[in-house]
Amino acid sequence: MKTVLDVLKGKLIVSCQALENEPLHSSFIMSRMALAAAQGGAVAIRANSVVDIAAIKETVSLPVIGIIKRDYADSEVFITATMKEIDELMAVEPEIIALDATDRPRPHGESLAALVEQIRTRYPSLLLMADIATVAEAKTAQMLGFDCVGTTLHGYTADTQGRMLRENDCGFLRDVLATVTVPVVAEGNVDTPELAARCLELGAHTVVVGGAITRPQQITARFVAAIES
Ligand SMILES: CC(=O)N[C@H](C=O)[C@@H](O)[C@H](O)[C@H](O)COP(=O)(O)O
Repeated sequence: MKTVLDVLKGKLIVSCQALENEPLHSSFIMSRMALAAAQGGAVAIRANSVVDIAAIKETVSLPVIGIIKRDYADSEVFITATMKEIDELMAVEPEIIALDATDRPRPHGESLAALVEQIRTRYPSLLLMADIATVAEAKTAQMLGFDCVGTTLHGYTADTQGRMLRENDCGFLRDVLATVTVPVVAEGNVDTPELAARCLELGAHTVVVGGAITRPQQITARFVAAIES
């Protein structure tokens, strides 16, 4: 039988997310974005929050990588930071849950290893994706038993601030691919079809594209920048 990870191999995942401060913030709109993605050939959706995932699952029959973004006062970790978010997400049964697997201090001083152990005990068959920013974090995630690692947070931590996946012909992605044996998800600033294809050609298992498809404010700004440069 094909597993969810098999279904994703060599294919496109579309991230449908709009936070409270974004113009398209609406579960209904995210569900229609997911429908558009499905019609365009995406094989899975990445989505934030229980309400968005519920609306998306009512609208399309694609697997979902679920996350909850929530800020904590004592930590910079905000993507599915604690067991609370995992428990909340399980109400809508995402096929995969992604969580921050960077080496930054987590809320309440919890360790990533302890969190993963708790998740595995409570939800033994859940697939876990590690959102990482560095090669060392990818290695640790594999050691902790994550089912796949994503380059999601490369460029978004103090250590990697401003780095882009496309740099050096995807040098960071190539380093991660050379280091781990679990499937690698190329995610974060994949902003052209050519770059998405390149990530897969280099050996990424699958590729997640968000803003370049589902954040029209970003798309508009790129046109404006090109016109005005
Ligand atoms: C850093 C962070 O918060 N990334 C989030 C993770 O879920 C999303 O806001 C991104 O849209 C997603 O990773 C896809 O990336 P891009 O939108 O660049 O294609």
